[in-house]
Amino acid sequence: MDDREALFDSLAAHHWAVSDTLVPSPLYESLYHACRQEWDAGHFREARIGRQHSDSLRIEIRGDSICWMTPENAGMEADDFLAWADTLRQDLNREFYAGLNSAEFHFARYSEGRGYKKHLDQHHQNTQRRLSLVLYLNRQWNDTDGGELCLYSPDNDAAEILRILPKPGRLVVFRSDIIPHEVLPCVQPRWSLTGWFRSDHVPD
Ligand SMILES: O=C(O)CCC(=O)C(=O)O
Ligand SMILES: [Fe+2]
Repeated sequence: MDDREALFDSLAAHHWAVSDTLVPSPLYESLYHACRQEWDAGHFREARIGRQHSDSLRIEIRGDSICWMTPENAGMEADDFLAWADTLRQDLNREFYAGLNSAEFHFARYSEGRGYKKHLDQHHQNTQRRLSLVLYLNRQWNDTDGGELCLYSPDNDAAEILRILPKPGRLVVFRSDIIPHEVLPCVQPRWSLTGWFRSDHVPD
């Protein structure tokens, strides 16, 4: 079975999947450099929770700083990644008839001691986010560095089903609407690229 089929099988069976081999190392390594460049240029902002008018800064709930990938800051690395992600999106559509028609991504950095409390990525008022993707950009990560992503059962959000270390180049994909998840506090800065495949309404 190839890596992509393994990902689809896990998504079909569990609504989540983890792969250490799907994203080629030159791609995630160059994304790490792009991410560091954005950080050094001061382009990250403390992330907020909620949507639009009710957005608020609550670092005890959500502790990361983020930088959206936009056409302005999209260098070659971002272009390569977006092309790679688009192929994955189309394959997912073929496999699951998922109607995923757009994508959005941001770099994220959690400082030491920060995490993100248990949540769902799909907001009640806004159901366009269908699949969550997280690609870890850390150069190296030890078992004692914390910062694990914990996934909880869709049927019981007190039941932990998986704890994932943010190892270099590891990709995690899960259903945005039903998989509660949490980022445990990390002991060194934690870098990632996070995004969503969406089903946006297309006017007739
Ligand atoms: O970085 C992670 O492991 C997950 C981040 C997350 O849950 C989010 O940004 O919504
Ligand atoms: Fe999330």
